[in-house]
Amino acid sequence: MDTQVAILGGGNLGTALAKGLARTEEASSKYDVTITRRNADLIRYLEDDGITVTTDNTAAVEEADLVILSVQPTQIEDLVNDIKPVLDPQQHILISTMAGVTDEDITELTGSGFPIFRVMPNTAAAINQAMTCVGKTPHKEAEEKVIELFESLGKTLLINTDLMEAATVLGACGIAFFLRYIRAASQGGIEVGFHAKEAQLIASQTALGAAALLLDSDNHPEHEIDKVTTPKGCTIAGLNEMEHNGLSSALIKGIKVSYEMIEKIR
Ligand SMILES: NC(=O)C1=CN([C@@H]2O[C@H](COP(=O)(O)OP(=O)(O)OC[C@H]3O[C@@H](n4cnc5c(N)ncnc54)[C@H](OP(=O)(O)O)[C@@H]3O)[C@@H](O)[C@H]2O)C=CC1
Ligand SMILES: O=C(O)[C@@H]1CCC=N1
Repeated sequence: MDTQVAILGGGNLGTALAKGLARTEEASSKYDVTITRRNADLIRYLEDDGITVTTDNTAAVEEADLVILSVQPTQIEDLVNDIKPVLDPQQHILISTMAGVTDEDITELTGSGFPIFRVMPNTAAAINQAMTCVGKTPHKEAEEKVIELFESLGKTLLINTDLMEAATVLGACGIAFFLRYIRAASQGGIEVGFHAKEAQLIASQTALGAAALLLDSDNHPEHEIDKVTTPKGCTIAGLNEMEHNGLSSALIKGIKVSYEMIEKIR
């Protein structure tokens, strides 16, 4: 029988997870996905992909093996109060995507005895290109199931839970950070002669290529950069101008501020 997955909180991330699970044949034949939100009509379109859409959290949880909690951190208390009567530690593996919400925070609401996993995926799950960090727990059998699910949505890395906030910033917020780079590069491309669409295509595919060079080889970025910077050429001139204006520093500082913000989310 298929593994029953309930995604509670069908917002930006919840729908990305559902879409990714429906998208690959392997995952869609293994997982039976139900997704909930109060305004369920906004995500009815997911039914076309074979996903069950409902407002009924308790019905979704009653059927589920894996329960993914994907509401905003301030919404978790109401959600758990709703599903608590049907939560069963013998049946359910709880998986939280919530930034800044600890296992202890969740246990306080659910009561003890549940395998609870903190995971940090990103919105690229929608196209099975997510990076998902999974927090280690002592629940090894359940951990395999959690990793298997997120492997079907992209790459996974098992980490100590004290790195969850760092994973949030680097991996989950990281999607926005890289997209802003692509937008800026596109704008630069327009200034030097391309139409917006052409500039975006060139910037996006180039970003993908740069990332793939590293993922393929495990090389340090600077190793690949050295291959592009022809002596006295235009690449090194551009790179150094970007650095004079604080490119690396801006990224590092942004990541640190983002990290400090997580503590204040709840
Ligand atoms: N967006 C991202 O890239 C990432 C987000 N996260 C984390 O995932 C969580 C979700 O983020 P995101 O998707 O951006 O947030 P959204 O606000 O887009 O999604 C939350 C969804 O939860 C629904 N919801 C709220 N209360 C309930 C309830 N009681 N029952 C059912 N559904 C409910 C809301 O819909 P409605 O009002 O209709 O009920 C809303 O669609 C957050 O905790 C965030 O920290 C983690 C990694 C990446
Ligand atoms: O911005 C946020 O708080 C959430 C967590 C990671 C991505 N989005």
